Amino acid sequence: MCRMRSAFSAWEAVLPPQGGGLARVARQIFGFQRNPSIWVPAFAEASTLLDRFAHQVFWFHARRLELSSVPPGSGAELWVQRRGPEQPPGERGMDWHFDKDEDLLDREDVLVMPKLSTVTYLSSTGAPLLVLSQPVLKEGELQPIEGQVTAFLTRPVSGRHVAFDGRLLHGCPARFASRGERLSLSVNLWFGHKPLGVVSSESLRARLSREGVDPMMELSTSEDLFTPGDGMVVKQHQADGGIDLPVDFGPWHIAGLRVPSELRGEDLTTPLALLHDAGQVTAENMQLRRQLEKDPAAPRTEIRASKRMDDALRKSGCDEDFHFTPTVVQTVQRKSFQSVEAPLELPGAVVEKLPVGPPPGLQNSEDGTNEPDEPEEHNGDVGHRKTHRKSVVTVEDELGDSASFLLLLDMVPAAVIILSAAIAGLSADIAPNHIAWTVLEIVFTVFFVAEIIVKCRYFGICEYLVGADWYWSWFDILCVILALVDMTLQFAFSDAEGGDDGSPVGVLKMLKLARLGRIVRLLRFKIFQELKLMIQGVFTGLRVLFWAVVLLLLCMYLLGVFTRTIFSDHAEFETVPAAMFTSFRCFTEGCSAFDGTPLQERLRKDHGGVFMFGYILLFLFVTIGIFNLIMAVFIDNVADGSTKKRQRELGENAPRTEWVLASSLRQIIMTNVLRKETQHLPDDERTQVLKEKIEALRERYGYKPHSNQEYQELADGIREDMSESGVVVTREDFNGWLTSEKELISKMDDAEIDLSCKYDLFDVLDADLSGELDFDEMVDGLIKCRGPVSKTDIIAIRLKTVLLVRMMNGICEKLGIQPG
Ligand SMILES: O=C(O)CCC(=O)C(=O)O
Ligand SMILES: [Fe+2]
Repeated sequence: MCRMRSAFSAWEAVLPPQGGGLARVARQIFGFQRNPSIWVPAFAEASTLLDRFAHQVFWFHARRLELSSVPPGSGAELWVQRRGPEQPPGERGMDWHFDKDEDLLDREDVLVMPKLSTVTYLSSTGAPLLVLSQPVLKEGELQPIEGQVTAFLTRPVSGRHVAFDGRLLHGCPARFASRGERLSLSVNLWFGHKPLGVVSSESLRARLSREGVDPMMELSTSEDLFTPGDGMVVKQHQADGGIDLPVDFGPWHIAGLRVPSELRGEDLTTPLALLHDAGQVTAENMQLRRQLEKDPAAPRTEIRASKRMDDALRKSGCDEDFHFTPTVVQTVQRKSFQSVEAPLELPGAVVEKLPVGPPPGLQNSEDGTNEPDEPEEHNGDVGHRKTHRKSVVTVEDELGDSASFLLLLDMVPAAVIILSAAIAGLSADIAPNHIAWTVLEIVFTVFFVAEIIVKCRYFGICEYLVGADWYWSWFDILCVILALVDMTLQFAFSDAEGGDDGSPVGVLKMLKLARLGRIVRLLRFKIFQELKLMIQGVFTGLRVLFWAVVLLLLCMYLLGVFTRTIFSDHAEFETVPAAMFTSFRCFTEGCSAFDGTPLQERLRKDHGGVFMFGYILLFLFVTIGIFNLIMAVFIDNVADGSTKKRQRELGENAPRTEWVLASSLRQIIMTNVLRKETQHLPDDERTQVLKEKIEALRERYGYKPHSNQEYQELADGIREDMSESGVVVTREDFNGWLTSEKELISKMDDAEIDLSCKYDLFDVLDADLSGELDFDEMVDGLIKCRGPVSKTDIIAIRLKTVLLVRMMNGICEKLGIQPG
């Protein structure tokens, strides 16, 4: 009889040294395409690394669950999850979800859940996994909670493998994520069911090679990839104190779950069973161990030889002896989650329905009545949310929170810096020694110290000190240290007298001025982006400025040596340095002798017309020649540098812009299609239905990519979808959008698409002169319209023209016409 040993079990060090190359393959696949689900049939020869791994996981658990037979059509579904430090902290986790056949639920409203979910970690950092033993999703409904609830918790540890009942709610809360890469392989066990939308590892491999990625998936050795030892005892933990962890899943909110506060630290290495009945889990694990010890053909040896296992199982007559029932195969209505009547109750925990109802006035599709209290639409969507593919809602919420916090972290310090600079100015003029200024300075310093602490906590100390913006962080710290030294000295030498000569008060004055240096910090904040660009421009010109100064110095040196030799009887040319400086003065601010009389005049009197002529020539050469040359080269360099930078940025942002434009256009096109589809409905209903559908569209496509590669993949996906649907846009529609679709216009503006002659844009984009734009034509054309005209644009036209002329000549020749 099939029996679930425990709702949750764990094994350590299941992988060969260096993970047998699995991590490399996992990264490669995840980087190429997010989460393809790979299907590995139970009764098939493993042909790739991933197949072997999934196969071995499958048969290990099949035995562990004491299945006497495995129905045909069973297998393992494998996918990769990766979260990286490049993602914002709010996105380094996973939403609460149930594993299921996502595509089947999406397409047919049929909910099928795996028998067993397993995760194998390929890294030791990132968010922990939390698995709640209840509520269980069964037969399409959340089962009311009975008895005790256990929350199993484990940090990712490389080589750790966990397995749990496939019907359990689980998630990886981003707020507890430790920093670094989180890489895991999920293998779900399906019996008598193959999920939709899965691909074979061979076809994935072929696709990867077609795209020019070298898929490192070959099976190079016969080495085992999955070698679980004894199951480990899941440690019991009574989380009475700890951190409160609210669990939000669709309209459900589970309160009262507490996780140990050590979770914030890095030392949580053993999976924990939180809250209650961990005793039972422990006992079951013990029993499992004992059985493994007694059984000479323990899974450790036999599972490794999975081929032999297959044969043995086949011989045991899987058809006659088949008394295994697939886990849950039920047809569910989209809204059936709502049928849990009583609020779920956790012992020591409160489960409450979130006050989310359908929008007021939303019609219940079954009986047509208004039931604003029932969270039906929301409920229905819960099962439809792609969980392990692209989680939308909760991630977005978290993202929203983290985005507004980041904005605050930008705005507030910027405002305080401006205020502190203003106070520095006021305090210099108005009652400079007033105590209020000192108090204000202390407040500012405390604020800046707090800012550093908050940033360290939010981004992590390492990220803050050595991450991408490390130089700004160190500058913040330097400013704070200077302020602290300033304050300490101020108190220590409050009654000292002194001047600007390096005495304590002189130092104090310097430190006071250093406060103004904080203003530089403003450049760090996004709102001062333009100012930063200007200053960056000046810095790009510094290199040429340096060489200009070298040129000037060289000229002055030559002149210095020359004048020192010729005019040696004048005090102003006594030494070479003195002669150099006098020469410099003569070409810049003024050319007076030490007694204040004009030096040129004196020299003219002494040396006559030769000097006068030479001076005029030299003056013109230095002022008009060298000085203007320096100016021109500097300006040219700055302008050139910023144009190049802009072009480079346009190139770097191309995948993002492509995605932004493609999603905007798709949204407009689909909204138009919906509008046409709902034309026949009465006005009231139409508005409501439209609103709902547009909202659903937004949610469906609400996923925001994070890397250029992802932008590109998603943009390609949109292009593919839209091209398949064969939508074309007429001139009238397109020009209409350029007037009414504010969002599209602003996105085009952001993409630096010139809209000064916007009604000519259609003709520009309509490359095949068909009078209609297909989706690819629009996106391709718009991408090319970004930014200023570049040399490549002009060369492209030139080459095309040469080709056209050549073709025309060829035609003329064939027709016997004389070209021209
Ligand atoms: O990586 C993990 O810890 C869990 C992954 C998971 O639950 C999923 O991808 O569905
Ligand atoms: Fe999952």
